[in-house]
This record gives sequence, C-alpha cells and structure tokens, in this order.
Amino acid sequence: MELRDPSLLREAALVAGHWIESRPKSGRTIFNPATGDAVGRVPEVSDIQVNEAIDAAVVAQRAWARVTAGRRAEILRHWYQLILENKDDLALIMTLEQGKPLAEAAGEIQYGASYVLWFAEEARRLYGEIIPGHQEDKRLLVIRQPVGVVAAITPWNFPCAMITRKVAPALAAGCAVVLKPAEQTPFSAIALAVLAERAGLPTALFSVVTGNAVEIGGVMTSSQKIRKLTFTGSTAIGALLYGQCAPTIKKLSLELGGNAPFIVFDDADLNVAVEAAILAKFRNNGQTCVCANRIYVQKNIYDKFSEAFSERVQELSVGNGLDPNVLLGPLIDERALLKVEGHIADACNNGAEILVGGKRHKQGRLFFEPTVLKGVTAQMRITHEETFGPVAPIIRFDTEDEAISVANDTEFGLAAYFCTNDASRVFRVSEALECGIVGVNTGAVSTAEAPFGGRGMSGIGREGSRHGIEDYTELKYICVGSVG
Ligand SMILES: NC(=O)c1ccc[n+]([C@@H]2O[C@H](COP(=O)([O-])OP(=O)(O)OC[C@H]3O[C@@H](n4cnc5c(N)ncnc54)[C@H](O)[C@@H]3O)[C@@H](O)[C@H]2O)c1
Ligand SMILES: O=C[C@H](O)CS(=O)(=O)O
Repeated sequence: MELRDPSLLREAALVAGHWIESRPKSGRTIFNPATGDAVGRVPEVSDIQVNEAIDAAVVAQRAWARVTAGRRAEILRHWYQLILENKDDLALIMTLEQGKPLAEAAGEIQYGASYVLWFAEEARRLYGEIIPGHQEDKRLLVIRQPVGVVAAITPWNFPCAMITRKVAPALAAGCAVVLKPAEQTPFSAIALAVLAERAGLPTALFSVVTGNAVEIGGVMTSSQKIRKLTFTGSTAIGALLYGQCAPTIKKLSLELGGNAPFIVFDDADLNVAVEAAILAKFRNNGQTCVCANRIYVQKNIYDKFSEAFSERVQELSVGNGLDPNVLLGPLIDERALLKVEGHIADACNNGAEILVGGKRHKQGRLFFEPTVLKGVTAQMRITHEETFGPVAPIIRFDTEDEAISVANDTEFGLAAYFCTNDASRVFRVSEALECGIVGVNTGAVSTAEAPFGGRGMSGIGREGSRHGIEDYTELKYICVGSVG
C-alpha cells in the first residue's frame, strides 16, 4: 500500500516553526510492530531545541490569544477538514507504526478529528460572568484567559486521538503547544502537524519534538514558561511527571492507567453482554486504558456466558493490520508481550484454566492469541494489574454487593462497565462504582461530547466535553469600583 500524499510521512521534528530533518546516521528508527521493518527515522532534538520551541511558543501564543475566538475556530475547522480529507493516509501511517488494523486506525482518525471539530465549536463558548456586586459602586466581572504555553506528552496506543484531545482544546483556548509524542509512534503526530500548518495555524504555535523522553520531559517540566503539562500514559510516569512539575507550580492533566471491571448480572441480555465485553476487552488488541481488565459474571450464568464469550473470541482474526480481514494486530513491543504471558502464567499457576488461546500467535514475534481464562480469583496478578493485552479473565460472583465491592477493590478509577436490564440497578450500581466513566450495556463509551478521565491512580482532570477546554484557561476576577 502506498500513501496518496507521501509528504505526510515526514522524517522530521517541528521546532519553533522549522522542520528539523532526521540525518542518516543519527536519530531514532521506528519499526513496524507487525513485521519488524523500519518505517522511518526521526531526529533526537536537543535540550536547546526544546527550549527554542518553548521560547517561540511564548511569542506565538501572545499573538494567538489576541486572535478572535471565531478566527481560532475557523483554523481548527480547516484542520479538521484536512484530517478527514487525508484519513486514509493518516490511517496507513498509524497502522505501519502502531500495528492496529487499518479499519480501526481509520476509526481512530475519525474519532481524533471529532475532538478538533468539537473544540473548534467550544472556542466560541468560553464565556465569562458578571456577578451582582457586593457594594453599590462595585461591578464584578469574571473572564477566562488562556493558560499560555502547554506541554503535551502522549502515548502510543492512540497516536492521533490522544494528541487532538489535548492540542485542539489548547489551541481553541488561545494556548500554544509543545508536544512530545510516544517514541513508538511519532509519524502520526508529525502528520497532524503538517496538516495543522496547511490549515493556517500560525508558525511556532504547535511544535512536535521527538527524541529522548526523559530529557525532553525534564526540559518541559522544569521550564517556568510551560504553564500546563497534559500527560496521557502510565500511572508510574504520570506520578513522576507530577513531581517534576511541582517546583514550577504548573496546571496538570493526567490521563493514566486503568483496571476496568466488567460486570454481567444474571438479568442481562446475554448477547448484549457478550458483544459489549468483546468490544470493551479486545478493542485495540486490549491496549486501551478503558479496556475491561476483569470480567465478573454472576454465578448462575457464569458457564453460559463463558461458553458464548469464548466462541466469539475464537472468531477474532489475528494478523498484520494491513489485511482487511484482521481484527487484532500485534502488541506494541516485547515488554507488552512478556506482561501478557506473565499474567497468564501467574493465573494458571494459581488455579485458573485457559478456555481459549494462551500462547504466542504464529503470525509473528509480537502477535498473541486472544485468550480467555476461567476460574480467576482475586489472588491473581491479572485482577490487580493492568494487562494491556488480549487476555479476558472471567471471575464468578454471587451478589450485587459482592460485585460492587470487588469492582471497587483497585487503586485505579478510570472506567467500569456492567450489563443489566434492571432500571433501578442501572442507577444503583452506576452511582456505587468508584470511577470516572461507566458503560451500561455497552463497551463503547468514548466520544468527544463526554468528559473522559478518572480518579485515584487513573489521574486528574477531564478531556473532551465542555469541561475539556476549561483546564486550558485561567479565571480572572475583575472588580470595578467607584461606579456612580
Ligand atoms: N487515561 C488515558 O486516557 C490513557 C490513554 C492511553 C494510555 N493510557 C495509559 O498509558 C499506558 C500505556 O502507554 P505508554 O506505554 O505509552 O505509557 P508510558 O507512560 O510509558 O509513556 C507515555 C508517554 O510518556 C513518555 N515518557 C515515558 N517516560 C517518560 C519520562 N521519564 N519523562 C517524560 N516522558 C516520558 C513516553 O515517551 C510517552 O510519550 C497504560 O498504562 C495506559 O493505561 C492512559
Ligand atoms: O487508551 C485510552 C484512550 O483514552 C482510548 S479512548 O479514549 O477510549 O479511545
């Protein structure tokens, strides 16, 4: 397969409005996880270049904040249109560097673009307030202003949507962004920057810096000029960055790890429950922060659900994402594969039974069979650690109270799911689950209109929805006196 527009796969970083091309014997090579083939190279930008990007962003942001919200919205809408016009190329780039099937990659491009459209619209709704004064001669006003220069650090599993979910609200609010994409998937970020330039985004307002994560993160977190850090990734790195930002008192958004329970009550529609669980578990080959990590099934439908679910899992085709018949691509790297194998081995050593899969897939080094485990208990690693792979542990429960108790028995609090046909239970259980997102009778919850985020070790802040732009603004209270 070829790119219709080869200029979208650019082997360069964008620093302060200038493209820094990668050089033959330096920089970092990105490999296709399905084949091991080199996709391309990107430069390792220096600390000096990261600071150049930040300094240029400070200047560009001041001018951008003076642009009307309507003009900012126009440019964002143009960016949205260009992303959709180039969807097939962007999807191909994503499949080559991340491995997800082409159709799923195209779906992510559509999803990622929806955040750009949403915040193009929200740009014009950053309203202020006029508050009734506390004295006759006083007039109280509240306005929202952009925080300034934002640093964004994003993960490999959604190489487009996790970027637009940050960059779009930041630009809509009048901020500038310096982005460090995941080292595994820089080309999706670079292609978005190419299209942002074509959409008319002012120079230096959006930089994409590639290279050593620790070094780049160190420059970003220590710079007083960076007034907000928005991070999506693992809880461990999120906590590290949280601490690194403390000395400069930055605003923070942290979208971190998850350990989502998926509960099937005995009054649920079995087909609805199976399909919802398949989607919640195996989307992106189980590599999403909101994937069902534990599946709890009420005791008197446990065997029937396990059988029906296992039959569906056996239908999930595994292979190179360029094959239109493939539903599950490779895992991102060897570390991910070893974690999957470790969870399965631990569970089986403690009494769990493999109903489906359980082994590396013949398709290649990073491919793994979609796996179903039965007889899983709370003593196993897989119920407490985020697997981030195609393994579905099925756990039996007896009562609703027990289901809620075990579902909440985690330090994470991002997403949870449950299936029931009992209307009262919908509200009772939704309110009892300790997390930021609840899916009822569905495994698909993510959309630009809704606030995405969690609590506890899953992070702070919300992305998307009308709330997602607020964290890129500062409230200012203006008190006008002597009004007579
Ligand atoms: N809550 C969400 O919305 C969400 C979305 C996607 C992924 N995630 C989580 O991310 C994890 C998987 O993604 P990952 O493996 O890319 O996570 P990761 O934390 O290893 O990496 C995320 C980003 O942080 C960078 N990074 C790593 N160490 C750094 C450091 N010391 N300083 C600065 N930057 C550093 C990486 O280069 C990457 O860009 C999972 O835990 C998943 O749950 C959460
Ligand atoms: O990995 C977690 C992302 O947030 C995925 S999505 O927002 O659910 O698409």
